[in-house]
Amino acid sequence: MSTKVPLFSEKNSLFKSLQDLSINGDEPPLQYIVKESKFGSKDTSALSIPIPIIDVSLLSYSKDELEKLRSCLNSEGCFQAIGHGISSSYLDRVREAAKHFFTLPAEEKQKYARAVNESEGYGNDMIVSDKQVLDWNYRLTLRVFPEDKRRPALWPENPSDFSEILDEFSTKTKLMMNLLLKAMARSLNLEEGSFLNQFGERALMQARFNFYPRCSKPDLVLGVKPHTDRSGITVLLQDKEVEGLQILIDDKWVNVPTIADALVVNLGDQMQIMSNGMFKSPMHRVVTNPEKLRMSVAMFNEPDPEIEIGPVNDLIDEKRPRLYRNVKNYGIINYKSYQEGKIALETVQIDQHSDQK
Ligand SMILES: O=C(O)CCC(=O)C(=O)O
Ligand SMILES: [Fe+2]
Repeated sequence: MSTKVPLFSEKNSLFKSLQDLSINGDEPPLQYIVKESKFGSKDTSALSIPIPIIDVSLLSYSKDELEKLRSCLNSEGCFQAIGHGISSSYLDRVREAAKHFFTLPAEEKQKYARAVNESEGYGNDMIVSDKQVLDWNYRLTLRVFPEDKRRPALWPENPSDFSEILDEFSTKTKLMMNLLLKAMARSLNLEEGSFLNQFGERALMQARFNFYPRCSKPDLVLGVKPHTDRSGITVLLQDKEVEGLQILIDDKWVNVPTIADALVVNLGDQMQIMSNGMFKSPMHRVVTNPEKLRMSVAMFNEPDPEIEIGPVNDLIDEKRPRLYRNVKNYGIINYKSYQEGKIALETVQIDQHSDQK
């Protein structure tokens, strides 16, 4: 069933499309101007300190690489993955398919528009409040796993190989994620399935294609506001040339450089919960660019919402008490908290001073 809802129809039909704005250089509407928040300073400048690089192919036998993985997930919660076995030409095909879709005429893309209260499909931010600051981007969000939850009517028919590429890319990414989840457990001397098994057979995977038009006010407008991912694990294919992703390390925004063949891996909140805080779900954001368009493809993998997840028992002891309660369907908690301006993880955190059972 394809829905035909015009973009920005929710509250304010006066908005022009971001694409038009970025071309004619108009002032961004007030709804896009960022405000100071507890999610990190709004200053859009960033440091250029290196983000760790992990060679995925070494993780099965190199103790050093495994230790590097543990250490960077414990501090940054993010790394650039190389040696993942997905060829550079294949990554370019994924980028090309995304680009092809976004450059279609607006009416064509509208065939896949997301319905007002749904996250799947093509569109901009869901508008839930008048106070909301909007992200400067267009996105196409599609559920890829479990396969029986796909909505084929929202999968673009143009380019004609879009579905095939997305299907294949999802399978490849999922394999890599599963391998990483096992390596993460081993790096903490846990049973290999300690994290992976919590995802379940019916783990959810969403693909999000992000398109960031040019923006005349990069110091005032963000491509994506600061957030942590609700996922367990996120794999991101960055634009080949245009940077924009920044991650918060020690309260400072750090640029995540583009490495053509690398995939950025960052953990989401649910891995911070399952690892009892041993691994971090980093705050990140995307800045806008006055000259160049940017694209990215994010793959989010999260536990089956029917399964209760929680800190792995072996990561709880007197020295390291349980930090989070068990939760089911964290996606909803995360979504609600974000809309209310709260930090979602704080809502499932156990107050260490109270009487906890
Ligand atoms: O476009 C990017 O680099 C990151 C996007 C992102 O953080 C997200 O979609 O959750
Ligand atoms: Fe994100």
